[in-house]
Amino acid sequence: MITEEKKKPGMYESVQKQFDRAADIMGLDNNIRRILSTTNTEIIVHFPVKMDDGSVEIFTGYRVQHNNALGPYKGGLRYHPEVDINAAKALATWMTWKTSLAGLPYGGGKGGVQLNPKQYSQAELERITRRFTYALGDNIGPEYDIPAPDVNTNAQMMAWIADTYMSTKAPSERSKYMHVVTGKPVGSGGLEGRDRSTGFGVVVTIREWAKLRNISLEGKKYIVQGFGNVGQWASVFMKESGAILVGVQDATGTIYNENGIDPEALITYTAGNNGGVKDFPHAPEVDGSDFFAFDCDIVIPAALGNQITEENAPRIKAQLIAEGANGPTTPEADVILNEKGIDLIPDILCNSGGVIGSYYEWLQNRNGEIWTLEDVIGRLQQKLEISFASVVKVAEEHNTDWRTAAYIQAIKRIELAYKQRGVFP
Ligand SMILES: NC(=O)C1=CN([C@@H]2O[C@H](COP(=O)(O)OP(=O)(O)OC[C@H]3O[C@@H](n4cnc5c(N)ncnc54)[C@H](O)[C@@H]3O)[C@@H](O)[C@H]2O)C=CC1
Ligand SMILES: O=C(O)CCC(=O)C(=O)O
Repeated sequence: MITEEKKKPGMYESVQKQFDRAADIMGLDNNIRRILSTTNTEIIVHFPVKMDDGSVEIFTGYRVQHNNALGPYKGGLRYHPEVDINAAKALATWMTWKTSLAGLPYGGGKGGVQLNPKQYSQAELERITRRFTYALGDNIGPEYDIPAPDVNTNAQMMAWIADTYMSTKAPSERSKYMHVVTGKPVGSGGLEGRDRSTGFGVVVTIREWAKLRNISLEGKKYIVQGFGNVGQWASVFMKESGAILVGVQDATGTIYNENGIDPEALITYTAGNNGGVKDFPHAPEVDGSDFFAFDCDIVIPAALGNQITEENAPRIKAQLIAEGANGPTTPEADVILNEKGIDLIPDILCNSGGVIGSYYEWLQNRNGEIWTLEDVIGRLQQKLEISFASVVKVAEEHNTDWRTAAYIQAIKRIELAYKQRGVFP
């Protein structure tokens, strides 16, 4: 099991350092720099929920809206004991860069509730989600701030959010509010393919990397940290590319098999009673304290932030780190990885397939359309290939790493919007 985010350097520090580096290199206008170094709104709500045993528990929920220069705030909701205002600020800020880099008409927001979902029944989670939505009130909205799934939240919860939010509106108006949240089940306005869009996007960027480096993914060994929505779907698409999954770490344990672990068999296993990779019969459990140093070609962190640090980065043997998670690598580790010549596809590019899928769901609801899986996958792939190429180009132009290039590209779009509108006195 990996150590908790809270005990590590803050993710907000990391995202600000990454931003500062890009702002310095691109010579960002100082006023725009000040605006983008600050969040627009930070919402903390405390709300009571009745538990199954009749007692009442008070929960704390967060929604941070970082910037909306390009459009409504967009980003997920996380249910985790480590969710706090700083985590929400960092994750919201990453969303601003991610949506801008992807060329979407969105800004960045993120939030969640501080809780361990494993401690609650499904009925309690439903009441928590509905009460949280009610507490947020019109701080969210289909043209204002649009949540989506993140760690420990899923399509079912998004359906409860949509239902609760819509129920606060006049009956004749309700259907206009379906796009208040994305990542819903397909039967409730959700998009075919949103479930796999983040993991698929991770693999599209890995394929683009392989093309760029003239490498075949056939037989390449990779490890995944986090085997939830992102880790599972990334593994499914890596298998399609011929790559071999050799190690997986999640909240329950770490497994390794140099001859390969079948992603589909592992998904079936984790969906069962176990809920995690521990005791998977086809791969022995191993000591995961130096997980990232396992023998492999590609590392896909797809769990929490601040996992690749200055302590473990020197021992990484892989050629590529593809950041499925948000903020898995600290700025100090970035320096080490660059020195070692390890390629890194940054989170705001690598996992942007999720929010791009959400954008398609939002458009589908807003325009009264039904998109097919083929539409979604095809458009997603095309968009990600364009983003990847733009990051490589900017990196060459500025002679910098891909993370900084991705930031420069993202910030440029927002800078232009501010300059064109003339917000300065
Ligand atoms: N779901 C989405 O569409 C997107 C998710 N992301 C990011 O991807 C990452 C994973 O998100 P999801 O797959 O959606 O979450 P999830 O809740 O489906 O899965 C999370 C995985 O991380 C593991 N994990 C959680 N705490 C852990 C711990 N203390 N030690 C070891 N493993 C732990 C869990 O066991 C689980 O396998 C997060 O960083 C999230 O912000 C990024 C873009 C979009
Ligand atoms: O789908 C979305 O709107 C956002 C997903 C998300 O939270 C993320 O990209 O980190």
